[in-house]
Formats: sequence, C-alpha cells, structure tokens
Amino acid sequence: GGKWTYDGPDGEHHWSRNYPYCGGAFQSPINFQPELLRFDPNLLPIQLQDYNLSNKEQLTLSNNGHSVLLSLPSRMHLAGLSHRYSAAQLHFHWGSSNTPSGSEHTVNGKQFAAEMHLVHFNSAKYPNISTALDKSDGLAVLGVFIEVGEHNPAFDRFLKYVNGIKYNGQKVQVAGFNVRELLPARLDEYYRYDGSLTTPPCFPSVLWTVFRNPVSISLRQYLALASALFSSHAQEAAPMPLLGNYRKTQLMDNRVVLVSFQQ
Ligand SMILES: NS(=O)(=O)c1c(F)c(F)c(S(=O)(=O)CCO)c(N[C@H]2CCc3ccccc32)c1F
Ligand SMILES: [Zn+2]
Repeated sequence: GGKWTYDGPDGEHHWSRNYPYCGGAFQSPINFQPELLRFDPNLLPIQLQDYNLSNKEQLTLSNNGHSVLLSLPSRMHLAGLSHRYSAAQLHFHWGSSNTPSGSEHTVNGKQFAAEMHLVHFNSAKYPNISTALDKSDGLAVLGVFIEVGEHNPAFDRFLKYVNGIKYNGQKVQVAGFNVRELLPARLDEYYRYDGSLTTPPCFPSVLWTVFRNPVSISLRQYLALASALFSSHAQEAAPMPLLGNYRKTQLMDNRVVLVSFQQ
C-alpha cells in the first residue's frame, strides 16, 4: 500500500487520510487500565499447536521497513478459540537504542521495552490472511511484552541474523525452532479484547490476546533490534534508522478488557 511512517508528515496522526479505518473505532493498541479490567472465568489457557518447528524447516526473516518479520507456516495454529487460527508471521515493536520503551500496549500506563506479535488468521473460514485481513473474525494476534534483563537464547535463533536484513526489502532464511520458547511460561494469564491492526490499514479485525507476563531479553539482544535496522533501502543515500515503530494507545470506545486472571 501507500507509504506510512511512525512520525513526520506520514506519521500516525495522518494515517486516516489514506486509511480511513485508522480514524475509526475499535483501534489498537490500548492501555490496560486496572479499573476497566473484568475477570472472565471462560478464558481458557491459550493452546499452541505445532509451534515446535523442525530445524529442517526454513523460515524467512525480513525487514519490510516497518518491522522485522519472521514468516510462520500455516500448520502452526491456535486451538481453543471460536475458530482455528493459523499462524502467518511474527514481528516486533520497539523503542530506541537509548530509550528501551517501545511496546504498543501498556499496563496502567507502563510501556515495556518492546512487544512481539504473532499474527494468525481464521483458517476455518478464510483461505489465506489476505482475505481474512478485513473480516471482523479474521485475525487473532498474540502479544508478548518484552523487558530488558536476562539473556534469552530462544531469541538468538533469529536475532543473530539481523545483520543480514539491515535494510528495507532484505530477507534471509533461518532454521525452524520451537516458537513456544519465545512466549512466557504462563499461557493461562492474559488480557483479551476486540481491536485492530496497529498499522495501516488498521482494520478492526483482530481478536487480541496479550499475555500478562513479559519475557526478558538482554540489552545486547534489545540493541540488535533497536540499533541495527533501517527503514530505508540499502542503496538510499540517507539511511533512516528503524526506531520507535509503535503506535500510541487508542481510545477505548467503551470497550471492556477481559482478563483470565484474578490477582
Ligand atoms: N501490530 S499488527 O499485528 O497489527 C501488524 C503490524 F504492526 C505490522 F507492522 C504488520 S506488517 O505486515 O509488518 C506492516 C504492514 O501491515 C502486520 N502485518 C499484517 C497485516 C497485513 C498483513 C498481511 C500479511 C501478513 C501479515 C499482515 C501486522 F498485523
Ligand atoms: Zn504488531
């Protein structure tokens, strides 16, 4: 689609000019305010199926100028939701090298260093993500808060290749691994609400599941995201660092956020 950025003349305050849904309702991300959370005992633990990929499998790690993406095979899927949701890709949002504060969702106003999103589409009803993209029951995205702390070997499965995708449009192949290892231990504790894509075209088509507990990566690993990538193409004269690729939190539009936990 058209060009859009996170700041400047094509920044998020201007997205709705070319992408009308970005100015609509049910937008993401949001701030999880304690007084607006409602415990729902029907929210069962998230069931990940076929997340343990063989190292014979090749995944594509790419820089699309907005984020770093890892392609995921559609046999990976979520079970236990209203429909089967098949994996499509995972990507990240982060801050800058000297400000490790770049998550999209926030908890009582607290922004985490970064946030990982695993994008899935309703493969029970739609043949591929492109047709599911703008359907109200089309997508399910898992969100994982990331904080800077302990080194996380699971993230090195692909972070060690980011120097091969420094510029917009670059891709490298990485070996499959157990994607479950990127997620927090507790898959039973999460926030749940109806929202949207957090980038243009901002379709209100996402069932959001954001895990309560963050995962940790080391400062060195965080900097691999926040200081090694550019949104510009390799041959462009002025390299543009890929930083602060997070949308600000949106109005609640009297939405309720359900939580699967009580304390
Ligand atoms: N935060 S988020 O989960 O809303 C989200 C992103 F933040 C984001 F950057 C991307 S993207 O593909 O890198 C950029 C253009 O959509 C997608 N990509 C999705 C939407 C479009 C598309 C098409 C095929 C596969 C994945 C996606 C996304 F779902
Ligand atoms: Zn995202």
